[in-house]
Amino acid sequence: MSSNLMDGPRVIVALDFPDGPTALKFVQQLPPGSCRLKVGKELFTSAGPELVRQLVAMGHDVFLDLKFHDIPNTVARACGAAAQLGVWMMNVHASGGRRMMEAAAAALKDCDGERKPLLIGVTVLTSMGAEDLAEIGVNVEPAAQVERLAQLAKVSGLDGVVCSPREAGQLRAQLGDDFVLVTPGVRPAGASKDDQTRVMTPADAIRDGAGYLVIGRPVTQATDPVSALEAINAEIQGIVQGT
Ligand SMILES: O=C(O)c1cc(=O)[nH]c(=O)n1[C@@H]1O[C@H](COP(=O)(O)O)[C@@H](O)[C@H]1O
Repeated sequence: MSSNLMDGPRVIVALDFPDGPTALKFVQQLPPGSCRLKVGKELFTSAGPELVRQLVAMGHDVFLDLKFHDIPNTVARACGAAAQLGVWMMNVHASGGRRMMEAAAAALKDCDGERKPLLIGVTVLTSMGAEDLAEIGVNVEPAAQVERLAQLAKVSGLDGVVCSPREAGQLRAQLGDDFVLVTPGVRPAGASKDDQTRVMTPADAIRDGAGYLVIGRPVTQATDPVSALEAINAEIQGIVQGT
């Protein structure tokens, strides 16, 4: 992985909270530089772009996880609006297709170098297994569908993909070191899987080539979130230094 893409914390904490004040109260207890932050559908719908601007102004790297999936023009304009918020990373569903992803990438190409957000394609959601795919007419194993969508994302000009850590090794080998792999579905040993299906531990995910780990409930719902985050950072530290 090239160093410009991979400097800084590898853990992205998913701020899956019901409202802005609750999210900000949580964020204020985090040690500076210990993680990046993800604002997803629940929090964005309730707190809106102002909270994103606030987090960015506080100096946080924000992953705006709205998983855009629409006609190319609509997605391109949504990505342009997200870039205006100063976010560090944003995502679209790779299953929206090549033309949609190319339009999204084109919408970001005019952002100046330092501030150009990373554009990431969601492959197969980590909550989905083979049976879920079959029900929507995709009759292949999740890993095969992930591979197909990741390759399409790469040729469409995206910076990387969201995938399960279980697919990270295979994608790292196929797509090279400069393609960002963002992996949710990460669970410290012994933690509940919740609604995730394809999971792995933080250390194994990094070892297999994950660039960033998206972690929500194992940190946000922990009795002591700061200790939970520190334990994850300690678990991956030695492996990150070796990569
Ligand atoms: O795009 C994502 O971040 C995402 C993609 C995916 O395939 N699976 C997935 O869980 N996520 C997000 O990652 C976070 C995982 O949260 P926890 O399961 O609580 O760790 C949630 O905010 C999800 O929206």
